Amino acid sequence: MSAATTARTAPTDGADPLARERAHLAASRSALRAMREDVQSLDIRDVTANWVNAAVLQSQIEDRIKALADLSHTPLFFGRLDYLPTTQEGRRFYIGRRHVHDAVGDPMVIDWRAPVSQPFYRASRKDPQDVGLRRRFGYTAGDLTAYEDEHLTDPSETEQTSKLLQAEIERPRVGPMRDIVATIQPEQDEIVRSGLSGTVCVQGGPGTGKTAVGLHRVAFLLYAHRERLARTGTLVIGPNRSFLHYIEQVLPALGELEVKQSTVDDLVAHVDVRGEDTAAAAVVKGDARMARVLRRAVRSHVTIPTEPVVVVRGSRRWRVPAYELEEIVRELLDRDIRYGAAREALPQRIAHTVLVRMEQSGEAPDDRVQDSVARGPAVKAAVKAIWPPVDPAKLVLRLLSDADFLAEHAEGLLSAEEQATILLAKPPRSVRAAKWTAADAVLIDEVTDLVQRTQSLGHVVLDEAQDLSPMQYRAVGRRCSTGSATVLGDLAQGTTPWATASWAEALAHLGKPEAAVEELTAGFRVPREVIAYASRLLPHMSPGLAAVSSVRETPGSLDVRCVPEHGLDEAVVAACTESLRHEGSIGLIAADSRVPALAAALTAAGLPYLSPGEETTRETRLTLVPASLAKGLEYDYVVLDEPSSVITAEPDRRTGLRRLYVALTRAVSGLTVIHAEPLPQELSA
Ligand SMILES: Nc1ncnc2c1ncn2[C@@H]1O[C@H](COP(=O)(O)OP(=O)(O)OP(=O)(O)O)[C@@H](O)[C@H]1O
Repeated sequence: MSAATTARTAPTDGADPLARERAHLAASRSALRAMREDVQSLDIRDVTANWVNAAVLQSQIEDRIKALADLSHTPLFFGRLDYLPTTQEGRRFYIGRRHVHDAVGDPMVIDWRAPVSQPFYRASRKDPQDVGLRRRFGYTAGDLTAYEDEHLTDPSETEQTSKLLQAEIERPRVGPMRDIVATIQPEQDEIVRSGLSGTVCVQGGPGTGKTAVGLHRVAFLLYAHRERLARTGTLVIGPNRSFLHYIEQVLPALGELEVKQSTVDDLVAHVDVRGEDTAAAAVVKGDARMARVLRRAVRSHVTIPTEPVVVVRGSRRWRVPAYELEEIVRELLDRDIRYGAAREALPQRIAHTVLVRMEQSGEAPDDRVQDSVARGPAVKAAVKAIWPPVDPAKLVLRLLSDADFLAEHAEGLLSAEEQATILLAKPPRSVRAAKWTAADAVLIDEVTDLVQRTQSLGHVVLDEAQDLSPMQYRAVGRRCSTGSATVLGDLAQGTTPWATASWAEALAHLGKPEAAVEELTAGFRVPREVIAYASRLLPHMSPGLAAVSSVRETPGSLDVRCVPEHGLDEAVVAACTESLRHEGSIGLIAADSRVPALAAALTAAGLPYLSPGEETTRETRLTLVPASLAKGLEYDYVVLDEPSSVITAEPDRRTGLRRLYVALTRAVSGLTVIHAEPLPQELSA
């Protein structure tokens, strides 16, 4: 075959390569079935000594059986590599979602994460990586129906865009987000396979595959470092529950069932959040300077002792003078260990001093004596006075309620005006009565960590990271302090008042200043015409950021309609009805305040609709999306209601434009913009 990509369809006879590939698929399927039956028939009665081991083993076996399920809608393999005879002895590998071997243990399908699969994603004409042939398979309803070949070392072949890749991207989206394992692109693969020890930060415009890359990276890391990560844990952090719901099937589809998912709010949920901050207060509370205020406030609980400690044992009294106690306290403060750890160490340190005195006077006390002195009433009372326990929520409430206490610890850090901004006008009577805000919960989390070290996970993926405040970055950072992170985001999509201005700053707050920043620029979601339209906003809200270059040419994907004001709802409903004539999911995006009116209009027109996070089905494919929840989501067709109200719903124009940019970049196949008010001037060419 001399053409670079040759799509074949319809098997003819047994000699047809397609028929041979189908035979390999059938054989792999039976091999997988045999692997599953082997596990199912394991008898563990003789190998386990007790019922606890038996239960653990049984649950591992059940997990393994689940992992070996043959899902008819997910092809067992999607690619093939034929190595040149120079390496791997010219061997042929089928690349799929999991490893399948035959009865004698020879591989029939290789896991996409194995090193030998890597050239499937990375080999190119420039760097064939010893690959003679790369074959991609196309499936229709679970049946292997096509393939596409690239002979990477054949100079007569020319580079062409893969039709199968194109078809995969265009495939209508119904249901949750799906994996991209068959079509990961080289620059994405580099991020997916980067090592566990380093933190990677990915800047990429809308639809460049950041979320997909982050999720595939977790799957890759779990494959490459399974034991270590099973011990330390992995976590994916997303902006809200509906987003997490949208992505939650990707990792299980890749065979990974153990990854936790959470929002930042869930991570720091020490208290019930019932209140809301003004933007100004949230900005101050989210500022990194607050960490220093809190640290000072926590440490202010330590009182330098002025009285000696006198320990009575039998007929003798042992005295530790105040200056010696002060030395111990200062040393603990200087060592900069957690407040709680120092508080635990202090009684032993005082008792040790008593012990030394006993020895000096000829006694021979052992460790038990030190313990009992440490636990005795004199030392206990001294510790309580010198290093009292700190309740994180109480401390934060005091800072927010007591102007003098705040002023004392914010001196030189927060201006008087900033202090006034975060002080509560009507302080609650108790911690329980407090109406905590999301930003307060992060402050409490910071104090909790100052008192007791937060446990670190092995790896954390942080999606839509641009929206986090410095204090939130710190909260995430302490959850991967001894592990690593994948930080994903787009500075142009930052819509919080505290959204980060630069990745260097964000990474410093996260505690990973050394992390590499990678950029993804090829867009897989939004058609060229639509992304060009949305990118008109970029110079007005995020100057300096490059526009995404879409890999997808879909003529006629943008339709902008001006309608009279009284006909707006009707026109929006009509556009939804038109979009529903196409296959796939439809998102109607509108300013949050417009949602009730549009909900009523859809109901009146007899169009059922979902809320974000509810799964689209073949029957109900329309979702009514408040603009504030649109981030990270995508729909085949989007109807955007009144752009100017999306802008004016935000506190300032830049945030408004960014919110609009997010809304304009959710569509895979078509975007219809309906407006009665004039379009924002930034959108005119
Ligand atoms: N290599 C690929 N092959 C096929 N589809 C891809 C590829 N990369 C990304 N996609 C698809 O493009 C769409 C956008 O991907 P994703 O949501 O990960 O982008 P994103 O950068 O996180 O976007 P946003 O900034 O809007 O959140 C998804 O449908 C994803 O499956």
